[in-house]
Amino acid sequence: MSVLVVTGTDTGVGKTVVTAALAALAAARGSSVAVVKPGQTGVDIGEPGDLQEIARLAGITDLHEGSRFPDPLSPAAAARVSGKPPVHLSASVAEIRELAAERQLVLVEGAGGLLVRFDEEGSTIADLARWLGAAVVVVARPDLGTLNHTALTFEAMAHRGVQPAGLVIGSWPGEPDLAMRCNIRDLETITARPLAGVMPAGSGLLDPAEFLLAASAGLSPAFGGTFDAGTFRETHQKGTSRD
Ligand SMILES: Nc1ncnc2c1ncn2[C@@H]1O[C@H](COP(=O)(O)OP(=O)(O)OP(=O)(O)O)[C@@H](O)[C@H]1O
Ligand SMILES: C[C@H](N)[C@H](N)CCCCCC(=O)O
Ligand SMILES: [Mg+2]
Repeated sequence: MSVLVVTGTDTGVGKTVVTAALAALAAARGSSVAVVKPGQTGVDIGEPGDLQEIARLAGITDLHEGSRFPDPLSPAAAARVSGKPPVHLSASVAEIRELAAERQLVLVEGAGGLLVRFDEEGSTIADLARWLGAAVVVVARPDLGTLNHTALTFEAMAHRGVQPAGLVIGSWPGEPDLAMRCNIRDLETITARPLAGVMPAGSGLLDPAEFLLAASAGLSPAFGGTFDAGTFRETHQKGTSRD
């Protein structure tokens, strides 16, 4: 009976991989899990979208896609271009409430970042989270530029009364550069909390058994994993400060 919304600091940051990891861990501990994607853009009818990626990685079959538009645009712009009705996030809220009444966890993946518009009135995934009273997992890039994007996202959430559930780095490379290693500490300062997870680069290409191990190692105990922010920070600290 809980709903978690997954947003990102941008599109292409690894929201789908993190949503799959959250779903895989919940399912592995025996919870009933549904995943909702209210607006899927950039994918044609018959092509695999984010939910099919989640099915492939996490083995989840309780999947609910709202509207789909082929152009790789925000849901509002994609609907406008297609001439079809936009996503009605208020209808998604009703559907998510119904799903949540019968499941232990409902995950909702947005489209792009927090303030991407779903319709001409300007409804966003932040509105959906607020209407549902759901906490939001924010997925961020590890590299230079992420500090500003992450600060803006958290500030916008605070401004709207949306509760953060944690910050997860969507794709951490094998050889992080200096900016990435410095960003660990600074992301934690900006968000005023330890990192809630770090998914390794390439985890989206794993088979389901390997992906479950990566999800467990990559997400914190709050999400059923074993990720320890302190150990991760220590591991990458060397050379990031003179003290
Ligand atoms: N940890 C990862 N391992 C492997 N590939 C990744 C990882 N994170 C992201 N990617 C790849 O980066 C691309 C963008 O990731 P993803 O589709 O998860 O982004 P997104 O934040 O869900 O974007 P959207 O706004 O389109 O939903 C994808 O091609 C995905 O396969
Ligand atoms: C097409 C892409 N993969 C996403 N589905 C939609 C991203 C919308 C981003 C809009 C924006 O922030 O400019
Ligand atoms: Mg996605």
